[in-house]
Amino acid sequence: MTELDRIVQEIADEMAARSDRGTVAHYIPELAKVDPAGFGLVVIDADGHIAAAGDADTAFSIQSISKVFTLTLALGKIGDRLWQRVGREPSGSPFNSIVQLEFERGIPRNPFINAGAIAVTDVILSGHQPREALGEILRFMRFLTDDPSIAIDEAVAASEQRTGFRNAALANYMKSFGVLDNPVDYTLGVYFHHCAIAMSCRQLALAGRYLAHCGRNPVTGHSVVSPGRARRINAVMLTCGHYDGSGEFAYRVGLPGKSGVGGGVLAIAPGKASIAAWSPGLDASGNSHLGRVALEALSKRMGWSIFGV
Ligand SMILES: NC(=O)CC[C@H](N)C(=O)O
Repeated sequence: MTELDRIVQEIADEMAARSDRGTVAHYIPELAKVDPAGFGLVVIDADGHIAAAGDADTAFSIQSISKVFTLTLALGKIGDRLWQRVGREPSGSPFNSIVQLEFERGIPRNPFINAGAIAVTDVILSGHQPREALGEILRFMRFLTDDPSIAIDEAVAASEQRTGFRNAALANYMKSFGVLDNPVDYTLGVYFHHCAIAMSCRQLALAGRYLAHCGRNPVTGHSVVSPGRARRINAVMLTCGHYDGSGEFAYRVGLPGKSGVGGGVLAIAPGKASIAAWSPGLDASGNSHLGRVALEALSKRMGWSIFGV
């Protein structure tokens, strides 16, 4: 057992004993059914060693964590032209906020708030049918993890498709400014489905390795993106990955991170590790409460904050 294995297990044991678990997302009916008692933590270091504890292999809805991977794909497709459609500044607003869109002429602040992620999805969709775009996203997740079993939870996708009125409002509003090229229903359909991809902490940590290692999978040596692109995606994760809780996450954890309302968090310790934590209970900003607490403990004990020890 390595020092890292011991620390990861210790943190999982500490989290299991806590009663402050936050509240599971209720606005997507299917997510409201998830048991708040789950907790998982997986860390994969530069040598490919996997330290896992708790419910490391339980699949959960990755939700907005998918936005890291759709951002990567959209940048691969149209490069820096993407930044004409979506900004890269923190919003200081909730993930589903609509107010900034009117002031900023339909251009979302960043690719991680819902409006921005819908605009990014629209880029991936262009030139394809919705099911082809989804196929491309799923293939990318399977390639990153070397795991062909990764799939979409259709019940979660359908649940959001039935109730996602606010996302429909955001998409229609952007469409009115000419920011979306495709029919709103198509773009939203692809968005809801990529948010509904189900993955475990182990699979997510595997998928995040390229961001921790200059754009490459350190085990196979396969290049996913250039080192500069990996660095810039990490920068956007640090400043925008937790919405209006991004400052707090940077202050406490000090790592680029992306949360999802399924309770997952992907965090990157550049050059050191890809990390996934999961606990379904959320805080007021819609970020996993114990996920953040666990990552704060991990980053502190390992001395991994990018801001110093
Ligand atoms: N923060 C999130 O994970 C939000 C994603 C969710 N699919 C939504 O659009 O509301």
